Amino acid sequence: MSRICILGAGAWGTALATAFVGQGHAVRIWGRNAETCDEINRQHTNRAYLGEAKLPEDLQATPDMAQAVTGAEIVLFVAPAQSTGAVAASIAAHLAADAVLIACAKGIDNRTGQMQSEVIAAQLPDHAIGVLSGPSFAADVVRGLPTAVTLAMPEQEAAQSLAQNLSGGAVRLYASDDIAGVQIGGSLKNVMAIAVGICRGGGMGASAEAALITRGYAELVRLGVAMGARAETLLGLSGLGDLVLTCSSELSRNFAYGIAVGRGEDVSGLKLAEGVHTVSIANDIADRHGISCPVMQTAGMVLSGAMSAEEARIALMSRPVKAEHPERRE
Ligand SMILES: NC(=O)c1ccc[n+]([C@@H]2O[C@H](COP(=O)([O-])OP(=O)(O)OC[C@H]3O[C@@H](n4cnc5c(N)ncnc54)[C@H](O)[C@@H]3O)[C@@H](O)[C@H]2O)c1
Ligand SMILES: O=P(O)(O)OC[C@H](O)CO
Repeated sequence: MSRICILGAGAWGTALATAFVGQGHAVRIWGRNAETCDEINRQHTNRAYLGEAKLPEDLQATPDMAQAVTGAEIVLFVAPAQSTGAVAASIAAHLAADAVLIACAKGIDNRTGQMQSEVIAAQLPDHAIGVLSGPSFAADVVRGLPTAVTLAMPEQEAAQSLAQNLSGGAVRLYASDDIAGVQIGGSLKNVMAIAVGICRGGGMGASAEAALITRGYAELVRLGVAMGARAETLLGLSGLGDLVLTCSSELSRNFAYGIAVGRGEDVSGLKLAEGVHTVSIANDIADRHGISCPVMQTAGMVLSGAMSAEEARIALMSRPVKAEHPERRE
């Protein structure tokens, strides 16, 4: 049994907390909204994020950061990716010296270009840091449906031991030592899901969606490898696995966001879609590495309003014809 603190009382933080309580861990959630914490403690629900799903009675939530973090052996960062740095800075005074920190948000910091583990390390440099990512909808996990994700730490043995500790019930963790690869896959698949959603919303057909997923995956691998990922990791749960899930289910907020954009609907009231916040920094990083990423670039232009979905379709379809795997011909 471990003492676990979850930072973020939204859909994913609450679902992970529910799974870990079910495994016998002592879990405390920190949420910035006192009313949400009160609802989790008293009514055992988090309706704004998880509807009527029933949460464990011994799951505790608090808006008091010191209370949530003090004494925790494992701390998971589950607030939106762009807020991870601020959350990390705010826990420093309360954190046990040997606490292990796990990044669970999927996104690249759009100010610095850092991955989530780097954002955390910049604030809390003396801690072991890992990453948890893979195909997993909070709505599935909170209902106890089978889910497999990847847990990466810089040392394989440490990853293995933590994956063992946090696996159980319907959640199965696979261990990896490719901490960069796991988070790059998780960040870029959100952008691809928006692109495929735009295609769905624009009524471009199932063949076009399959083509975009495949060519989007080729980009994800090209850019991911240039950024330090291992290609095999990008073929795993946190890469291809999560790309498939997020590009195919309307439960995905990124996919749903893309669909709304493709239909020309108002997106201002939609839920968190991390790809919206990662797309422009991901395109900047691709430019810096000299990596061609037409799907991601076109998605960025549609999201910024520089191009319509229809113009994006024309732009992608009129690119020069080329080899499908140019790198294999050399
Ligand atoms: N929902 C899922 O199925 C799922 C699955 C895997 C990974 N994730 C990832 O987990 C991260 C969180 O997603 P989520 O689904 O829980 O989002 P959410 O929108 O459901 O919840 C986000 C939570 O963070 C809080 N929050 C927002 N801004 C904050 C800030 N500046 N400081 C502190 N707290 C803040 C919100 O109040 C809310 O409690 C995302 O990066 C997402 O990609 C989500
Ligand atoms: O709802 P999304 O698009 O943020 O996707 C949730 C998870 O990342 C799926 O693995």
